[in-house]
Amino acid sequence: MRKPIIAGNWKMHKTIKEALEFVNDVKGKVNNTDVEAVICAPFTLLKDLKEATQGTNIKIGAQNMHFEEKGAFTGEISPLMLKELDMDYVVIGHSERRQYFNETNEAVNKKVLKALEVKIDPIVCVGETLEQREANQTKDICKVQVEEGLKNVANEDLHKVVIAYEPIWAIGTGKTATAQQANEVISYIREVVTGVYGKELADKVRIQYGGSVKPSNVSEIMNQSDIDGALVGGASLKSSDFIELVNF
Ligand SMILES: O=C(CO)COP(=O)(O)O
Repeated sequence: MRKPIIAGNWKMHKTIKEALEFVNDVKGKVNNTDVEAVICAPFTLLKDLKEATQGTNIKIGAQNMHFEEKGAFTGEISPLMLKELDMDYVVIGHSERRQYFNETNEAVNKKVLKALEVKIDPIVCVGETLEQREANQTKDICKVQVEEGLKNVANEDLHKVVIAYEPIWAIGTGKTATAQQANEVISYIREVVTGVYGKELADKVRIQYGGSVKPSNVSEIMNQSDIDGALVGGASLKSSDFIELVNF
């Protein structure tokens, strides 16, 4: 049985003060132990968030990292720095990183392998643009992103990988893929993973949907047969919405 995972992706939002107020608001209210609740936050918040959420069900993740452990990479963050902060998760290959920071499938793959090596679970994002969907390329794009992103992940590590299917046209636009559209692509993604790893291992991988998820549509999405969670941007910033999302 795969444990559902609802993760907030705060993107470039919140000061330390705002983050601590958020934790204060949600503490004791995020108590659905059947669901894994995660907040993926900017680097500046991670230490405080980790401390403030001690003793709660909330896990903390980063939104990116470099694949090298150290070096002359001005402005980057090393996997070991995240490990030192005891990060549970790291988002890798978000479409905004692919789009604005030229992250390739190859770089995504290096980061995924490094995250697993330092024992931080990667949330690997895949998804098509509107043009690609309209050209009927959704499945091909997701297949390449999944196969290349997860290349050389060891059989015994596969269950630690979370895949987030985020159609780019549904991110921050208010346009959600219908629950059925999301389910169809997610079930295809599992077929792709099955093609590489076999059914038994592929059945352990959790696959989330992301793109305009909010309290009003989260249950429909989570009730789909193949969807194991949600990666939520905008709606995860508001404490009352985050509580509703996790207690869907
Ligand atoms: O990109 C997303 C999560 O990673 C989705 O963002 P929104 O929920 O704001 O559409």
